[in-house]
Amino acid sequence: MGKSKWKGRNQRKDFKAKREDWWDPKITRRGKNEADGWSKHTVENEMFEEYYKEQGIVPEGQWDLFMTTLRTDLPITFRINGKGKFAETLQKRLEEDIFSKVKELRKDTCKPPHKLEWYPGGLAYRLDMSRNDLRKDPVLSQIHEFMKRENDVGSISRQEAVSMLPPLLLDVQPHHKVLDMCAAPGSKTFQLLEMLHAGEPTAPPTGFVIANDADFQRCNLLVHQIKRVCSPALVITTHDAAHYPYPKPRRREQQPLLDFDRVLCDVPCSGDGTLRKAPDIWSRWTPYDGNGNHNLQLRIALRACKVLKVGGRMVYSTCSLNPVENEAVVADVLRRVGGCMELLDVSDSLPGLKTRPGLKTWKVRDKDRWYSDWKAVEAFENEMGKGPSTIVDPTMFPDALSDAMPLERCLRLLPFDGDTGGFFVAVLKKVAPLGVVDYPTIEHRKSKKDKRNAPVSQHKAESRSAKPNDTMRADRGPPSSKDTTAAGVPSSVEVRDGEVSCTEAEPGQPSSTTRAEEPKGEPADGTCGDVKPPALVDKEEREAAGSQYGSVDQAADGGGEIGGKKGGNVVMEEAGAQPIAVAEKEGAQWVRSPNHKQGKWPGVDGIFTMDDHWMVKQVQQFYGIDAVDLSAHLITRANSNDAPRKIYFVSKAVRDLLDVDAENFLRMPVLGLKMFDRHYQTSTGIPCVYRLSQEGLPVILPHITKQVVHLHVRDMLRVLEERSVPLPRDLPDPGFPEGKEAELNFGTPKSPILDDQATLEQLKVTQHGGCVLMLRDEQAVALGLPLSSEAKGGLTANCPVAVACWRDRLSLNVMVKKPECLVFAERLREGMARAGMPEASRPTGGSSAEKSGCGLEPGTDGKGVTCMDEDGAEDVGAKKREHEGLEGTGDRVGRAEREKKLKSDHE
Ligand SMILES: C[S@@+](CC[C@H](N)C(=O)[O-])C[C@H]1O[C@@H](n2cnc3c(N)ncnc32)[C@H](O)[C@@H]1O
Repeated sequence: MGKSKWKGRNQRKDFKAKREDWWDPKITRRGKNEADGWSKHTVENEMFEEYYKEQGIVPEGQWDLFMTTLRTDLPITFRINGKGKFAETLQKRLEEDIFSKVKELRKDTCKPPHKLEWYPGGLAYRLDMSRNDLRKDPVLSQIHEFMKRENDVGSISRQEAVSMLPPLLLDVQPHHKVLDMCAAPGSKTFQLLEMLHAGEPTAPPTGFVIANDADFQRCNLLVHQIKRVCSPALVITTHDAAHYPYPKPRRREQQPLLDFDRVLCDVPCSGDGTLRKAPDIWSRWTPYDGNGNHNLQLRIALRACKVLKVGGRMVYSTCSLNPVENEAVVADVLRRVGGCMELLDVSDSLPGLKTRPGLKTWKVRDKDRWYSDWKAVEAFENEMGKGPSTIVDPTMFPDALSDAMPLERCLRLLPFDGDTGGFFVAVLKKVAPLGVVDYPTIEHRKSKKDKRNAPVSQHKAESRSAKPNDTMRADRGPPSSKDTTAAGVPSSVEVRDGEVSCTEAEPGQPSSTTRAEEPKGEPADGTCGDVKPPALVDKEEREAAGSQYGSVDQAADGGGEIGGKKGGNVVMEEAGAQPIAVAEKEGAQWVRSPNHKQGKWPGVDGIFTMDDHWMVKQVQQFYGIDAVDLSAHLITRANSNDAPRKIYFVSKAVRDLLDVDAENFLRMPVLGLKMFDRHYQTSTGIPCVYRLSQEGLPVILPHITKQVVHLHVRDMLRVLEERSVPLPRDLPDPGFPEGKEAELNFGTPKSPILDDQATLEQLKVTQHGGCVLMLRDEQAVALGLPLSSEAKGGLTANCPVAVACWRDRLSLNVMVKKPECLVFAERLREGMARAGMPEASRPTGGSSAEKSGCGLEPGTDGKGVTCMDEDGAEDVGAKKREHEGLEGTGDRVGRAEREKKLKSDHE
């Protein structure tokens, strides 16, 4: 509350100060909702201009161009995900069907879309038009529609051009263990995963990606973003990156248990490189924003060096123009690690990309003065008897050592060079293990220590120690990102006799340099936009967020320690009456992942592997999955006697990671893909209570040999629209429990929708339970859509059109959310239009409706025709639609027309 009060005051102050400029188009810019005219942002900030002129980030003579560019909208950029045939087809479609129209019809009013020449494979595009243009213009709106739809299914990613750079420069290979230290909202994680899955479709990646973010709430964004990739090789962790767990081997000479081939540090920063897309930053920007972020950035970067393998690569990036957040951090990392890290020259690795070299000199700004080096700070303190009024640390300055470093190898991206945002990126390689390294600039810190001993600083320190947080710090357990020494030394660095050792702070332990007798420095957390510093995410918030991940299982399935044992492989006998068929099985056993105890991380469920579980064998048999041993891949988050509601699939590499992390160092709210859902089902005796989850289909589809029904495209369209379609009454239902039929009330017979003979033949051998409906291969070819054999097992967009279903006695029920169904339907329609296939005509083969006298049973009690949503809950809307019969669905006119056409086709 307090925060918003101050925010409000500042805004009012800003408004008064700039009132006369408010409508001046030269210095104001419209915000997102242009229509209402209220959202104008000031695009002036004298301090900004003064600061960056002094820092010399822009070459002489280009200042005006720099400022003008910053005041214009950022062009729209996106990239086509993945590669191979599907990406090629999509690109062809985009260029031939959509872009060519824009070039032809709007050549006078807007620049034609073009490729980002530096992006590999020419798969990224830039559109020099605003979002409003895209939405309002009827021709351009086609691009908008295309982008929206394809972005949702994961075939394209809307991403700022400069933000595509760090993953590209990280050079991820399918066998790499990758850590994205500050990952939310996840645009770069998506790219990393895509690179991980870029190998052969038949060879799934042997590496994995860990996406970490300290902010639990923001992990939600991460989940949403990367859902589009469908990767069993992804793990989400939530740790302060500056203290990322680094489990040590038992003996010194052993290899580290967990180190990474690639680490991305896209650290929190002041974000002034994003002024073009976030103009609200203009009014709140101050020259010392960067100073507050520097320390955290440094600690995260040093931790990245620590967890990196020798020979591994690390990318440090920010969307800030400020050298204190950029070159100063890289320089201090290099100082501290001696020769263990090498700054790589990657300026030629993306031909066509215009970059500027990193700065060699810069200054540090306090509230009211500039300092060119640390000595100037000390001189000021001696003269005035008080220190700088904002955070100024010795690590922020260039010095003789940094002069000798090849800092020009860092890449700066200025907005006017490539019509992008501002960005900074540095690529480092670990060439030797970090140990005790020389730190010749120790003098700086000595001076800082002297300063702390000075009377004024003492006073400052005392006043700080009076704050409740600091008095608690000595006995506070887990370190927060605010743990730092007053000298600004990263807490992971220990200084002894002029030498610095980079030692890792274990999770849950205060860092080695956080000593109780030392006064603590100012908090140096950085935030990006509205990002809350992790230390501010309080316990309740964390717990609330935690409940979103995995705790659903817990709620549904009950909790408690399995067998009351801790550690080791705990085997539990199934006990008690079960509401579903599970209870009928004997000798059910749970094998629990050793040491993954529930409760180590509050708010995050434990992880339980399902080795040799009878349930795994059941699903394996039911779906004919022979080529993969599911027991080596399946996990659940539920610790209960009951069958878990959700079963997740993890790659072999992630499974190995779980074994490495036997001590539960990592806090993993999310991992793997949801593969099976327990179906809501009241009748006992059906062969398998688990249905396939849509999310897991792209991965498991190539391995399923049973329960797959191939549909004609028009039936597929109908199924996607209706989501629950009736089957002929006389169609055999192989898995339906004997003697249960008498309980069903078949109701008044109605025309079935699904009556294609070839489909019905397949359904005769499809058992009651989970199944997959797929587009027939020959039609996928005709429509230019991916085939099942071409599925990459990664990107949803590359997956054939397939939906997870539940086969009931008299109906097929789609278990996918309606919006997702509509996106699939739209893709089919587009393909049909391209292939010149009329939508309303029916497949040949004849309807069996007339032959068999099939029926629909409105008003059943859910046993014959159960209409359920994708969570297995009853879908009342769908049931109602069924009562209304064929005409009772959304698109009444379209439906009626189709039925008419269908009749005439049959005739
Ligand atoms: C610049 S954003 C990252 C953007 C992201 N890499 C992407 O491409 O979408 C910085 C992120 O760092 C997170 N963060 C802030 N402090 C952190 C810390 N100490 N450890 C880990 N993450 C942190 C913030 O929650 C924020 O999501």
